[in-house]
Amino acid sequence: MSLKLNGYHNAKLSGQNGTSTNGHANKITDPDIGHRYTYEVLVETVDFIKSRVPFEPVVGIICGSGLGKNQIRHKNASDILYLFSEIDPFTGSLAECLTSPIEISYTTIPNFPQSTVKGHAGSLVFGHLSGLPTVCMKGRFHYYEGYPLWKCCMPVRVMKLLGVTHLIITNAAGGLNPKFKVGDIMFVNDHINIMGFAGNNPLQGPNDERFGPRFPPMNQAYNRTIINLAKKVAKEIGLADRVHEGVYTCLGGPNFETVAELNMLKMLGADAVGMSTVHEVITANHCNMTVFAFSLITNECVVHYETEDEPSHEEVMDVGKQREDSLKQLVTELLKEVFHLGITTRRG
Ligand SMILES: O=P(O)(O)O[C@H]1O[C@H](CO)[C@@H](O)[C@H]1O
Ligand code: HPA
Repeated sequence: MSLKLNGYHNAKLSGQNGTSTNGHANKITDPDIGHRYTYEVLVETVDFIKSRVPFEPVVGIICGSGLGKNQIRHKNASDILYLFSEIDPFTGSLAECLTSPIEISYTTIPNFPQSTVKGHAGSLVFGHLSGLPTVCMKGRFHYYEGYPLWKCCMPVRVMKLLGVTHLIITNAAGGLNPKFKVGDIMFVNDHINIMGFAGNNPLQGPNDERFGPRFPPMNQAYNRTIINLAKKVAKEIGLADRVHEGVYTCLGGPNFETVAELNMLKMLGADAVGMSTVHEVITANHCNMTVFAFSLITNECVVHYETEDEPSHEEVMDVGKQREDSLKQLVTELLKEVFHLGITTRRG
């Protein structure tokens, strides 16, 4: 039986008491662990969604800042969303590419966290993209909103249980690589999990093997074949000189980084920095999803004390809006190629 406490769950996790899934005695001291989503709780969420969507998505998309539309208003807590053009600076989003869309507000989905960040609308949109059944997250969850990483990543597992095999993750990021200009796109080929260095990982806690193994590898976290296809597609649609490959890193936020922090990240080998994505990629790989991620470079990181420019979330969203059409085209064309080739998931 599970008790619901303000969206948190008191449900018992498999492997939580007694012996853990790696065979070691499992004494639980973290009070947070008892509130994690169990497999059964996620099935409840999935059943609700399935009762409203008449097809199974195979593609999942997480829209980054400014790429998932800005502000929504709900009418009488119904599933129907009303977009207010006077407060919404965006004319579209990746989700708008979906045909015959069905939009479900996070507020109506059992157990779902709620979006609190400007530029992250807060709904799941189901439809078809390049002919493929797709679910799009208009609004992701960030650590700085106060959500633990396992909660930020809950929708990834929901997508997995809905049938998603391929996850496209987008984000807005600051460019650390001096070759990157505002508006460029970086295909993520690796990440540095800085929060993980301090022991903060979405997979922390008892492992449920129904999602994936206790010790998942991460050296092939970003599908190489799709990165190569994305480069080909970028060339075909005239974006060749605006795309790069590189390493993404995520800090907890919400403040932007200091000059010293940015110089340290550069030395570590990061090409772009943001406040998301890494934990989503880890969760997706854990449950055997094929991942493709890209960053829209919305600002050049200030790495000299003499520079007076300051990053702002408004600038981040503005660049998202400006580059929206290119990103839509890139994703749409890429998906055609990916499924034409029939790329399989990581573990078959
Ligand atoms: O990573 P996404 O959600 O795209 O957003 C990025 O933009 C916001 C800062 O402007 C932060 O949330 C950062 O992570
Ligand atoms: N730093 C962190 N997150 C970001 C940035 C940045 O410069 N730009 C967009 N998201």
